[in-house]
Amino acid sequence: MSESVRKMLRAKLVVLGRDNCGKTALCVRFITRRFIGEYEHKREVTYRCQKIVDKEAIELAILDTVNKECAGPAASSLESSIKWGDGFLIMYSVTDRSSFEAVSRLKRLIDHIKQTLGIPTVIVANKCDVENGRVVRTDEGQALASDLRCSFFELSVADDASAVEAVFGQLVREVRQEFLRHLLAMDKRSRMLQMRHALKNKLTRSKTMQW
Ligand SMILES: Nc1nc2c(ncn2[C@@H]2O[C@H](COP(=O)(O)OP(=O)(O)OP(=O)(O)O)[C@@H](O)[C@H]2O)c(=O)[nH]1
Repeated sequence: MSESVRKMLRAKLVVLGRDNCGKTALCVRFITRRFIGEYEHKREVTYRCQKIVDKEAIELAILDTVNKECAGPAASSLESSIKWGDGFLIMYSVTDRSSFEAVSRLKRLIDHIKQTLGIPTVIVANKCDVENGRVVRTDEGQALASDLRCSFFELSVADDASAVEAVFGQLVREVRQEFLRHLLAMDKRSRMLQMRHALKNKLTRSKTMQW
């Protein structure tokens, strides 16, 4: 199997966001379909699983990060997590405005580190079941996602397993599209190089014949 086909069958996803917004709950919900209220871990974990998205199997490595600010000693670890990922899920909680404010910082950092726009990124607003505690409106989330050109989902990991499936499904789809775009661009580039080479050969030959 060629390396490019192998790459199509895998995706490395990174879950980012401020602490307590529900990153681990989201990953565990997606992998096990269960909602587990409390988690002990305060360190990064990479989950591996196989899923079917749009009738095609995909091997996923999902990095559940712990909150790292964009500056300070943890920044280099955040940078290497971002370099590693093919697709990103930036999460905030509708009950915590500072987690919402962190979203654009994280997206800017992804764009900066990846040195390109259009990196597959999905923004997820969590905890919409906590109606009395809401401090971020749905339309604020939608507007931010549209500014940042990202897909947007508002959900409750606690209440809705199928919404969590939809989030990961969308991200996998975007990663696949991006990979195909990259392959096409490489193909076009290699065809152009071949043409340039052929043209150069032809010119050299015709010059030799003139002599
Ligand atoms: N009401 C409600 N609580 C949630 C939801 N999702 C997660 N929680 C709770 O929010 C808290 C934090 O969830 P975690 O999944 O540990 O959040 P995290 O972002 O991984 O947190 P860090 O490990 O600190 O980065 C836990 O008490 C969860 O039970 C949700 O959809 N609704």
